[in-house]
Amino acid sequence: MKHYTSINDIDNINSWIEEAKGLKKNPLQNIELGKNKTIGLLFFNSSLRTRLSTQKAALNLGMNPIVMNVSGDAWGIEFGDGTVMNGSTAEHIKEAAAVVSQYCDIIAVRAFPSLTDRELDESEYVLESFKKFASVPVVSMESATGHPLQGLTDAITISEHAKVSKPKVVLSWAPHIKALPHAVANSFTQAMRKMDVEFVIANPEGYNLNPEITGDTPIYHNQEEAFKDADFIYTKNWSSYEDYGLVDNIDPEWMITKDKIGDAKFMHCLPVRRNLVVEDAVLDSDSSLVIQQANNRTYAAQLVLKKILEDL
Ligand SMILES: NCCC[C@H](NC(=O)CCC(=O)O)C(=O)O
Ligand SMILES: NC(=O)OP(=O)(O)O
Repeated sequence: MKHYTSINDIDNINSWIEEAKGLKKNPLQNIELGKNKTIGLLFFNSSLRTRLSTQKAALNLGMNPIVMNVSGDAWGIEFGDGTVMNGSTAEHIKEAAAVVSQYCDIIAVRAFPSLTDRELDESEYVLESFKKFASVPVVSMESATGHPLQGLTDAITISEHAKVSKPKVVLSWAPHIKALPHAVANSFTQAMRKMDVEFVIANPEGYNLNPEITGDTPIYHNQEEAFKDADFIYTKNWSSYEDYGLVDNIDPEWMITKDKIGDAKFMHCLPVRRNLVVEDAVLDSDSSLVIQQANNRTYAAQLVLKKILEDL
């Protein structure tokens, strides 16, 4: 594999899940594979899990990780072609990506969307520019429209905890005070549509995700109806896609509660705001898989890096 920037880069999700489970059983089995190889992790946005689990994955493969907070610490990067750089940006992505490629064998990038300009966000100009101007493979650590390391993690976690052969999985919107990206929900949807699960989405009217991503997935505007017989309830807030970036609904009726989820397992990518998105009673109970999910971030990243290293 060259780049990993989308769930669509997974050729066979079931075999990837099995391989990741194998890595989890014996995390140091490929400790020689990444020897003397360097991965650069570039963060344009905050992170706890991605930053640590991707480094851990690299270390398990014998790689050397180097990490940089681009926003604030590095020079402002210009992405426009032909721009007269007399504003706040000090170096062009053409130089930046070429330079970093000399230090690193793989570059991983986190760059969130603006949520104000849909066309610009959907162009994925940060990730695409790295792909274009870097001479080494590029991994998404959450971009404007996707979080494929998270989506793969979630697929692994569901496979580990499923008690029936075709579990019912619900992706439910929940309230939040800020405008949040669609990336996690998009990649989760793409992953679930590749798996043998019954997958439905619950969100208020006006909050349907990009129809090109949801495809024929049933969308409920009634959460209770969607939750009937659910085995997994995956929760995430996202701002409106239709009225791009809008937050005009923080209806507490959509918060996830113990009463609502019944026997279903609760999942969330984290970080999660307690008692806004989900009540304490859920997170503090055995219904919650959020810590197990976060653990699987290491093995999802390790599998992706292993596949890239094998093709270097
Ligand atoms: N990487 C996982 C989620 C990142 C981001 N969440 C956030 O920005 C939450 C921020 C807050 O709660 O203030 C998102 O929704 O895509
Ligand atoms: N789930 C996730 O990507 O967490 P971080 O934003 O902390 O990396």
